[in-house]
Amino acid sequence: MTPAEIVPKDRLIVALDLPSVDAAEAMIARLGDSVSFYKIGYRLAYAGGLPLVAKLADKGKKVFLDLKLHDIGNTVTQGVESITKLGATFLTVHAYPQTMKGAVEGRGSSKLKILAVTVLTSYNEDDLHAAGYRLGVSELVEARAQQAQVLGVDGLVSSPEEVGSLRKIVGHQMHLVTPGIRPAGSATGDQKRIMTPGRAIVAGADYLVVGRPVVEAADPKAVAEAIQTEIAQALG
Ligand SMILES: O=c1ccn([C@@H]2O[C@H](COP(=O)(O)O)[C@@H](O)[C@H]2O)c(=O)[nH]1
Repeated sequence: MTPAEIVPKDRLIVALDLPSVDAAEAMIARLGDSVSFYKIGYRLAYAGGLPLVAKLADKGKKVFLDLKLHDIGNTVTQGVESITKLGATFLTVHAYPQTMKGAVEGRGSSKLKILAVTVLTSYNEDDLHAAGYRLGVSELVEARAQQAQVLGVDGLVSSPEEVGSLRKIVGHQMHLVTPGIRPAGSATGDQKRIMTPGRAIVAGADYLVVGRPVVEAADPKAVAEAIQTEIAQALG
């Protein structure tokens, strides 16, 4: 399936950033048929959430395993080889050349897609400089995207602010996945490079990752469905 063929509903990835498997399962039940794609990150994975990958896949849902791996190449390759057996659709690694190369080797010909995290959406220029980088956000995102493409990585994680320039660099061969999504009026939290769902889709994002605005809402299903409506409208 090309990115253009993804239906609006499947473009929303809900981040299950919840404290326990019970809390995650309760949220999945509340969201019901409205959400088809979930993200499991540190909080849930380290609270025993990895078996949820297979459980969700059995229910016909897709899972984005957001483990943001980064280690020596051999360790990344071996870790990714193990992860291919879990049944996830996407796995994140940090966009360092050795790490991306190791991850692509580890996923081999499996169905797992590797996404490289370019620059975290909670970082702005000052944060990058404080971390010792001499490139600005857009330069570093673009440099990492070029390296990822050469190394055979399947997709990129960036803020929606960069997807326009990324699309020009990587075309439609790579999935562009954007956290830092905030429906109008919702709290920014620690995110610094943000956009509304509609603007992110118009900018060229394939998938939108949304956590707190959905899982901390009084009515998560209503918020998820409103985001999907905004996505559909933006796609025209
Ligand atoms: O650059 C990145 C990479 C990953 N994330 C993850 O996405 C969600 C966003 O959650 P919100 O509650 O909608 O802010 C979260 O799990 C992050 O770990 C990101 O935000 N930025």
